[in-house]
Amino acid sequence: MQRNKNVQYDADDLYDSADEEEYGGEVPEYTTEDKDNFATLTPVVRAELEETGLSASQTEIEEALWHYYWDVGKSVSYLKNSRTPRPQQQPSEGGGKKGQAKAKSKFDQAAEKSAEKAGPTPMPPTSAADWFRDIPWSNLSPEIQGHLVPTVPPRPYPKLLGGSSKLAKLAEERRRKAAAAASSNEAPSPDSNGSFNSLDRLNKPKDATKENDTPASQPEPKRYPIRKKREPTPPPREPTPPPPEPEEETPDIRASPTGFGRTLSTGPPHAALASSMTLQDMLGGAEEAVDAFTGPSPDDIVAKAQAHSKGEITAAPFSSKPKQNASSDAQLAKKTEQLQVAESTAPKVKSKGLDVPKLWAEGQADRKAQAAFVVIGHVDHGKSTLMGRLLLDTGGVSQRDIDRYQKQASELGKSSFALAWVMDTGSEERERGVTVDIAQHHFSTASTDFTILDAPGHRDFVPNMIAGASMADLALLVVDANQLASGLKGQTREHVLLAKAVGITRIVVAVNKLDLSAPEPWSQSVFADVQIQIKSFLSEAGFSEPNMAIIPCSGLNGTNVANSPPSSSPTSWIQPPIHLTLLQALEAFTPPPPALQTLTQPLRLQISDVFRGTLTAPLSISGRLRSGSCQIGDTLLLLPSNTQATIRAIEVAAEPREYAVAGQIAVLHLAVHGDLEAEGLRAGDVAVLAGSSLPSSASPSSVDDGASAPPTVVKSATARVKAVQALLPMGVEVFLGRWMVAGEITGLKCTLQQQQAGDVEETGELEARQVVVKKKKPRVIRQGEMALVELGLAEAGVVTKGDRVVLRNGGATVAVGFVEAVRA
Ligand SMILES: Nc1nc2c(ncn2[C@@H]2O[C@H](COP(=O)(O)OP(=O)(O)OP(=O)(O)O)[C@@H](O)[C@H]2O)c(=O)[nH]1
Repeated sequence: MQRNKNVQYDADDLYDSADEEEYGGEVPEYTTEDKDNFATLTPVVRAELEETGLSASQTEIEEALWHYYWDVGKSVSYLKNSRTPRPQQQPSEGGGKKGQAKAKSKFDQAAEKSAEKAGPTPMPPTSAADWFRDIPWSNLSPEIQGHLVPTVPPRPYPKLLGGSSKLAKLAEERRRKAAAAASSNEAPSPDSNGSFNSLDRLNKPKDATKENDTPASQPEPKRYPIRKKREPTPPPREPTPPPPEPEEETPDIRASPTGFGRTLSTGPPHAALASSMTLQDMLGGAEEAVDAFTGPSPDDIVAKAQAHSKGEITAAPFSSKPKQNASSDAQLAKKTEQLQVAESTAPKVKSKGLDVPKLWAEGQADRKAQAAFVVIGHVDHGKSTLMGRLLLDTGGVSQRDIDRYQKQASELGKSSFALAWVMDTGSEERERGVTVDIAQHHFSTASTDFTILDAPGHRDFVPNMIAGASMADLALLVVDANQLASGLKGQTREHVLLAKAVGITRIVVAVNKLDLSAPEPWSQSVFADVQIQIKSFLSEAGFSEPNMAIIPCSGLNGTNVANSPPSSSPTSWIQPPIHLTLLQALEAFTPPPPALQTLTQPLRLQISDVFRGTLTAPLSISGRLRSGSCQIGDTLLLLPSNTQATIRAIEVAAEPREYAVAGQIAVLHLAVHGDLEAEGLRAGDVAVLAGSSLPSSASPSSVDDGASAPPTVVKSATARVKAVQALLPMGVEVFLGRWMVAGEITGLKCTLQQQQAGDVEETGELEARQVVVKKKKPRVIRQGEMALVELGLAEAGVVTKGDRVVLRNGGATVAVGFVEAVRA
């Protein structure tokens, strides 16, 4: 099981007092409920620790519980890990490889001896607050002093993608309380030196830092929000093995600089002390310092430089950024040059030069089928419980784990959620407030390797559902047999519509909770009723009958999930071949392996998650390969940031691999060329092979995708859509797979109709090849009509002909369709 950490950013990225508390600043105010939880769970954690011969203080246990949202298992695991001494690194002879201690040179030894004689050297300050304490701010005139102000991130992102909505709610609640408490606090008082803490001043909005005499003009917001440094995350319960060591590192056999050398190159020891440093010293000159805060951010400059050098990104319809002048042109040229230099510093990871399509074809006979399915459905219809059961019955999770969840859930009076907790406990530590999770779980049967993409049921998280569905081969819709009507009014309807909109054609429906049906449990007539309604609903949504399977089951009891029920009453009517088990239906709907032709196309992977990994793999991305293949050592071009990165390691279904191919969801551990921060990459960005052309995505039949289009970073497109609600020129949120961007319907080109009622069962009405213009330049597109619309995007991104698109407004889906054409 795996849950990828995402470092997506939203408004919560900004410094705020809530973050301070969340990340270990001040001691939080505990509510009565918190206190109750402490009282109940602390002894449990202590007992579990004592079982393994370890002990921890009350505070440590409380901190762990708080950190892990009352998750006893994780807290115990963390406390255990923090008490297990790490193996000491043995000094190696001769030094050489990374990870081994470097041999001390004679210079080093001499330097150490002289240092011992000279006594303790003044140490540079260790905390950021110390570094900034004595900055002579007053040396700069107030007009040019910089202020970091919280900004709204340029890309609007959903608050939380995926993960457990219950945990998310708890985190959200804490943040709200903390924010309320902070707003009632007074401004910080001067410290003992009579001055405000410099970090406080940096973080404060300008009107709050009166003694700085706020400059009149606001600095332009930074492209990316300021991120707060966090305490290191405690180790996860089941640490994943680090990816293989990169081969590019050559051993560093140089001696470290001697004390004398250090003195020559950095000046006397006191030069490192904050008290003797000026702002210029720290930020590299007054001019730079001023620019760093008042001009566009470095990211802005680089992005503009890229756009400038390509000459392809036109002004955004919503852009309010000032135009470039001559002097900034020079700056841009310089930054572009720097980018090129960065590219030349590319890390060298050896590629084995595998012929991946050939290898894939050769191994086909021995390989299991693969399928990724997204679990959709209305909130509380039993998705998590059913998935927990499926994982348990297929060996994806052990009975021991279930017993543990059962015990913990019972302690909180929620024993019926024990199976649902399987889905939550697979998660690694999340970076609260800014981290976005999409949960992936893996299990295998004799014939198929499955990936579960866990989509949240709540309507607030529909964007995540779109993201999950856009990576799936098929959908598993879970409906509560006793609550079908409410589901069809709610997320069941919207999820099905969206699954179809992102290109899913096969759907398995689990008619769940039949053990609770009325008038009697396992009522065959209740199932038959639901079956009829669901069939007609799915047909309306565009699913063909051979591509839907409707299965009676109970996730809680495990009836007809992985195993057929006993032939005795009351489930005697559920027998194959009329009724498959849920697992049999999923196996039957597994897609065929990708065609060799898809593998030989250029690579295209839309990034679904960006996350920081381990020390050896600091930046990783995950996503589904839409076409092509990649292998360790390949150089990727990441768009629209236009950065290059080399693949150091690959994981598919949590297993290390040498390559990944179209259709697979892979995690790629990257070595980025140059200086890309994780902030420079976003979920929704696209990775292609550097130097290759970009293929059209798996596109509907009407789209002529014969030729591979070059990578296009664009801000406008024409889309063929079906109106879910009446459409006018209006603001919309545009979803292109995982990428969500603010946009606008800038024009209504025409309405369309099928030329003749043909067989569109496979493709769906929207994708019909033969369409004619019904009305040009309509004023409005009515609900249910098909139309061509012009879209403007607030930001440039990779959009390709054939990409599926969903338009939403005010939290509701207003149109679905695909891209017909793009314009730079
Ligand atoms: N009797 C019965 N109860 C069930 C069944 N499946 C789930 N439940 C109960 O329904 C409640 C909700 O189940 P979840 O699995 O959390 O539902 P969900 O759809 O994942 O909910 P969200 O993740 O919040 O969208 C829990 O109390 C479950 O124990 C079932 O087959 N029979």
